[in-house]
Amino acid sequence: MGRPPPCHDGAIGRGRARRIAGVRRRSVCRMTSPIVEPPDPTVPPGDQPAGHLAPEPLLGDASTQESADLEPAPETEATGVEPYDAVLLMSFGGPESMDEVMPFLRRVTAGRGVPDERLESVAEHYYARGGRSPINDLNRDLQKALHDELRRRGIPAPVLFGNRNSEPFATDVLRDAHDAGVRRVVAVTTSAYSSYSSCRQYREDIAAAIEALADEGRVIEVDKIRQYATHPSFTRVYARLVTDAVRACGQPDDDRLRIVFVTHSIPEAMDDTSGPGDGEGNLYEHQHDEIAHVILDEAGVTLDRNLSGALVYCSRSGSPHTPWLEPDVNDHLRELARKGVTDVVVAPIGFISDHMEVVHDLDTEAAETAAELGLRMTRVPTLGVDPEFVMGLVDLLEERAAEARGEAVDPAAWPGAAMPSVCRAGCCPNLRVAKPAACGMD
Ligand SMILES: CC1=C(CCC(=O)O)c2cc3nc(cc4[nH]c(cc5[nH]c(cc1n2)c(C)c5CCC(=O)O)c(CCC(=O)O)c4C)C(CCC(=O)O)=C3C
Ligand SMILES: [Fe+2]
Repeated sequence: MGRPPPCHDGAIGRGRARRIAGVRRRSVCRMTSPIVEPPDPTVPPGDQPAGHLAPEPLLGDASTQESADLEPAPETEATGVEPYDAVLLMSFGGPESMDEVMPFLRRVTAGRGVPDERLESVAEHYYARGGRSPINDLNRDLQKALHDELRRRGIPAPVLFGNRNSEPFATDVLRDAHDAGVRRVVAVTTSAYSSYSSCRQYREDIAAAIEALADEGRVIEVDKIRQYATHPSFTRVYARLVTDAVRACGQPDDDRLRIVFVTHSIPEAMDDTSGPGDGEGNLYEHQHDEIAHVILDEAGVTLDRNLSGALVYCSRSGSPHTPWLEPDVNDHLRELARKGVTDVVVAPIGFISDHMEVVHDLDTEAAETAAELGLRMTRVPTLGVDPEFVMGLVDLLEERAAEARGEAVDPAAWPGAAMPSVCRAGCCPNLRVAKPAACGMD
């Protein structure tokens, strides 16, 4: 189907990386805030939020609110996230107990033809961890980090946390927020790339939440920040983490070491149609490929080494007859061992936290494969609550708010171009059924 070969054998580095590196290096990196700003020591670390709402009440009894909520915004050019009253951190969701595992899996795969055997084997991964995915706890950490960074900038907006596939459901969180007076919300999802699964599906679920609440007489507006995989706070910070991991991995010769960039596989048909809908497609794979290249190049320059790597995939599901993006990380490790590679640095660029795809598919399965093959494997951390990453997300929230106020913005991107914050009509389509989607032109 005319798929461009973004990377014939999946390999990057050597001749190809060097050639591409010259082009990439010309791209500009513009930061909207300094990335090494130290935290403000006068701001207390604050308490862990108890539920899905930020620690202080939304717009309730003023006497119980933080002083930041009572003071007018400081008179600087920064108007924070106005016109939004709240930030919504929106994620995939995951079970937190044994009983929640199967209902969660059924919800995720509803109408999607994922075979029962696949569901049972995925359920086993969760059961092996007491039925609890790490994802919600990690997102509560991110919720708190976003809250703290907003307060550090004097922005009083509460940070809500809501999921697509498990409690706390985004719809319920938005309902509570509406009851507390919230009318306009800016969403940041935990999924950075462009594709149906990583962008439009979130927009469909936002639209469904808005509609369900409208049916109850609760009118709420939700906008979303742009997909941020090419924001410098994502790519530059990850380049630093990869560089540190290569430093830590014990100095094997360059030709015995590979950087293995991993992301979630998706069906080829979904990748073919990912992108702004101009007929080009393959944006999901292209974004990962570009990012893997710049990270490899940046780490190579910093360390003065000739690094090589490849973009590979994990967590394939669906029918075995449907083609999904390949190669699988485990097959790739086998091939590397055959080629005499001794050390791999596994970089999960597709994910922002150590949820199940990372702790099971990489830290368990891929690590076992590597051990069987005698490969030494170092896993690069995910971005998590890295302060530079969190500051970048808050920059993006401020950028989206400025756009909503009709101000001109200069969106930072490295490499390549920034994605639009209002998705184009027809981008990353739902290939099964047409559904309304929020935060876009269609
Ligand atoms: C692109 C992408 C991301 C990254 C963007 C994002 O973060 O959203 C992602 C994230 C995640 N995927 C997750 C879990 C699952 N994904 C599944 C199934 C699928 N994922 C797909 C794609 C993606 N998935 C696709 C095309 C399917 C096939 C069925 C369908 O078209 O929907 C299934 C069903 C069983 C299976 O077959 O594996 C499960 C349980 C969890 C939670 C982990 C935890 O609990 O810690 C997270 C963060
Ligand atoms: Fe998934």
